[in-house]
Order: sequence, then structure tokens, then C-alpha cells
Amino acid sequence: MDRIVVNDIKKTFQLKPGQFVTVDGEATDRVTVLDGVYLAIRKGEFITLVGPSGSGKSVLLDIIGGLTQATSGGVQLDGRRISKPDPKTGYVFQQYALFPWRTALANIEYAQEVRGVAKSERTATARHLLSLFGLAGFEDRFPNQLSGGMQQRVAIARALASNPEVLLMDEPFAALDQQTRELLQGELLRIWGEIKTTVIFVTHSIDEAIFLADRVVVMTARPGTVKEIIDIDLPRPREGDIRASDAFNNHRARVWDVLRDEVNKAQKDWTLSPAFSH
Ligand SMILES: Nc1ncnc2c1ncn2[C@@H]1O[C@H](COP(=O)(O)OP(=O)(O)OP(=O)(O)O)[C@@H](O)[C@H]1O
Repeated sequence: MDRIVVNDIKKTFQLKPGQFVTVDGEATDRVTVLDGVYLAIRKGEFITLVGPSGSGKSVLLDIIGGLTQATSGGVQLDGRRISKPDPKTGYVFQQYALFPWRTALANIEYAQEVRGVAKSERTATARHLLSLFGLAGFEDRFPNQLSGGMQQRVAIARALASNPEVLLMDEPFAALDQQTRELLQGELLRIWGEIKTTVIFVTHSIDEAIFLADRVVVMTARPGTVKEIIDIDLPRPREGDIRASDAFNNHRARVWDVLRDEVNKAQKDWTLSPAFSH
């Protein structure tokens, strides 16, 4: 059953007065970022989204999350049209975005707190999530007393605390070192294996995209559309050493094959059209 249906999404930004970009050699104050995106995502699926810089991955995620309105087309979540942030949807950004004045525990409790869930219940949920992420004992630490990896674990735990049916993740591990990143990929898969929420995860890393996904969605260069969707039939549960397997290598070659032309196009685009020239 489809949980999310993206139907012919277009998104054009009107730039501020005095700003323009050059598209196909023409100066314009309107920039089309997404141009006809179709996508159907099944309940419980793990989707990763890759594409060249500027292909509109974050904008698409924002539209699916109800944070940005599409210029035309629509998104349905369980058959309902999305026009504003939905309480069933959780969001994790690249930057940890924790409340610095709240402890790890209180950060995770926040989502349930605003919904009026009783203190004892929300504390129990937050403690459970902290222990799932190996952070038992860190309840009372403030974000600046935690490493980057720990902060991002807390941010994911916070998003999961409201029991989201959809989790949108925008390059959540991009700021982390490689070892922490791979560790968190493994943890995320383990937890997703338990809760089976639907995940859409944006990344620049082909390896990350393959390791996590049921399907990798490859976007074209701007204006972004779906270029190809690649099934990742690697067995689950997946351990880190799967990255060295022949099957993984084949997927890596396949994704890069689809992506390469688009990255080249995007680079040409940017050389010709520096964004926001004055
Ligand atoms: N509010 C806005 N006003 C004007 N242009 C915008 C706005 N938000 C995004 N854009 C433009 O939309 C394009 C796509 O941005 P987006 O961040 O979605 O790309 P992306 O694929 O996520 O890129 P990256 O991989 O570099 O993060 C970019 O050219 C960006 O400058």
C-alpha cells in the first residue's frame, strides 16, 4: 500500500527584487527547481534520494513534509493531501537542531510535551529511545556536552518520540566523521527494523544511499525530476561488511552510472549560472 504519493510536483521560486540567475544563457528572476516529480512510496519503505547539488532534493523533502508549498501538483499521505506539517511526520536535519537549553532527555520529551502527554509517559518514552541509541546515562547532558554523533542520535530520537509514520531525513549524517557516520547508519537500520516507519533520506553519499535503502531514487540536474529508481535487493539485516560485497559494488556502479551525467550537467549549469548574481 502506498503511504506517500507525489504527483507531478513543480516548484518555481520567485527571486527577490534585484536577484537573478542565468538559465540556458538567459537572465531570469524565476527559477524552476522541480519540474514534474512523481513518486509512490510504500508503507514502511526506506527510500534514499540522491542527485546533484541543486537538484531540489531538500525542496522536495520540504514539500513532502508540508513545510513548503508546491507551485503545482500535490502530495498525499495516506490518501490525504498535505498542505501543512503533519503530526504523523518527523523531520531530522543535517544540523542537529536541538534546544541547547534542554537536556538530552528533555529534548526528546519535547514532541510529547507539546501534545500534553503525561510527564511519566513521555519520560519513559524518552528513556527508552535514549537506551535504543546507546545513550543511557546521558539523560542529563546538555547538547554542548555531547559529541556530534551523540547530538544527532538525540535529534533522531526526538523525531521518533512522536511515533511518526513518516520520517524525513535531510543529510542527517553529513556533518559527522566517516566512522561515526557508518555507526549511525547501522543504528538507524536496526531501529527502523524494529519500528518500520516509512523513511525518506536525502544523501550525497552513494554508499550511504545503497546501504540504507530499499530503493534509491536518482534525481536529474535542475530542474529536478526522478531520473531512475533503483531497487536495492541486498538482504537485511545489513552489516557494515556488506559494503565490500560484489552485490554492493554492482549497485554502486549502477547508481553512479545513472548519476554521472546529471552531476556533469549540474556542474555545467553552475559554471554558466552563478546563483543569485547581483
Ligand atoms: N527560498 C528559495 N528561494 C530561491 N531559490 C531557492 C530557495 N530554496 C531553494 N532554492 C534553490 O533551489 C535549488 C534546489 O535547492 P535544494 O536545496 O533543494 O537542492 P539540493 O538538491 O538539496 O542541493 P544540495 O544537494 O546541494 O543540498 C537551489 O538552486 C536553491 O538555490
